[in-house]
Amino acid sequence: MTAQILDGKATAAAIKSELSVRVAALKERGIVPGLGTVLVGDDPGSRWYVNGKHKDCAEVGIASIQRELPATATQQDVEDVVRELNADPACTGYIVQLPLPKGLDQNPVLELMDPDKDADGLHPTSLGRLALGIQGPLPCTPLGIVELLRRHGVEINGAEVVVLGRGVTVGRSIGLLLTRKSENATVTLCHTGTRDLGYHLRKADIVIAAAGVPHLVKPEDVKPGAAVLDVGVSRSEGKIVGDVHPGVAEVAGWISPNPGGVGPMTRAMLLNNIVEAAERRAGI
Ligand SMILES: Nc1nc(=O)c2c([nH]1)NC[C@@H]1CN(c3ccc(C(=O)N[C@@H](CCC(=O)O)C(=O)O)cc3)C=[N+]21
Repeated sequence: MTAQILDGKATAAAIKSELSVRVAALKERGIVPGLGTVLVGDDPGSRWYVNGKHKDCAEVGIASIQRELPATATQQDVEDVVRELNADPACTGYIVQLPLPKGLDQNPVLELMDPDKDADGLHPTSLGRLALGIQGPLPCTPLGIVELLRRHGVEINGAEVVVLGRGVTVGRSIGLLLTRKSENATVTLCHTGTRDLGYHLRKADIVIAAAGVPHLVKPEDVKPGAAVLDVGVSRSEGKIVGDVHPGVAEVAGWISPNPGGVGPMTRAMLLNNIVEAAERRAGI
């Protein structure tokens, strides 16, 4: 038996078509949601991601506001663009593409953002709201993972979830989402200091691998029938290598392909955050 596929590409397409209906309803009321992106420097990977986000926007009818700065930009230059987007009424929400080039300090930039315009859900205020149970934008990758599981009928309520990696975008924040009453999972956060990873993995109903260590999750450590989500992005000879060993597909009940799994869901949730922010502001 080989695992069923958690098809992020198809699920993201379904979500985008639902979002276009909501965008059309906003437009009926004279509101055009707009996503801003701030790209600093000329990293080809970052440029590729940002272009993808604007393509997604065009698909669902969200307006694009693109700001680009050279790698030589100063802290002041970047902060000026952030102030400009905070003040721009056409910009419903925006992201500052990370990482910023060397020499720039990302935390002061992120703190300067208007939290109500935080499309990533990673602003200190957004993470604080999530911890306190106050409505607001949610981190895109964790939200994408929850949505991917839900839409494939994987039970989250009462599940033992093991998360690998303590990065802010996934590992650190996903437990806050999954332990809410509405999700009701039990979450263990493992990291490089975890003494016996196999011990934790073997009891997990759901594994979320976001450590960035190629093939960290081995078939012998996965409980038969478990759902395994591969968030890892390492590259070897131009190809993506995930955190999950390919042999896991023979043991797991569900597996997210990589690419084609969590990545497209992350992008769909960014659009979702923009639409929700526009609706919140319109009192819908
Ligand atoms: N402020 C900020 N917000 C982000 O959300 C953010 C960021 N900075 N910096 C970089 C990371 C990375 N990230 C990805 C999103 C989608 C895919 C994605 O859709 N990947 C495709 C294909 C990837 C490929 O083939 O290279 C897939 O998984 O199928 C990947 C990676 C968002 N990030």
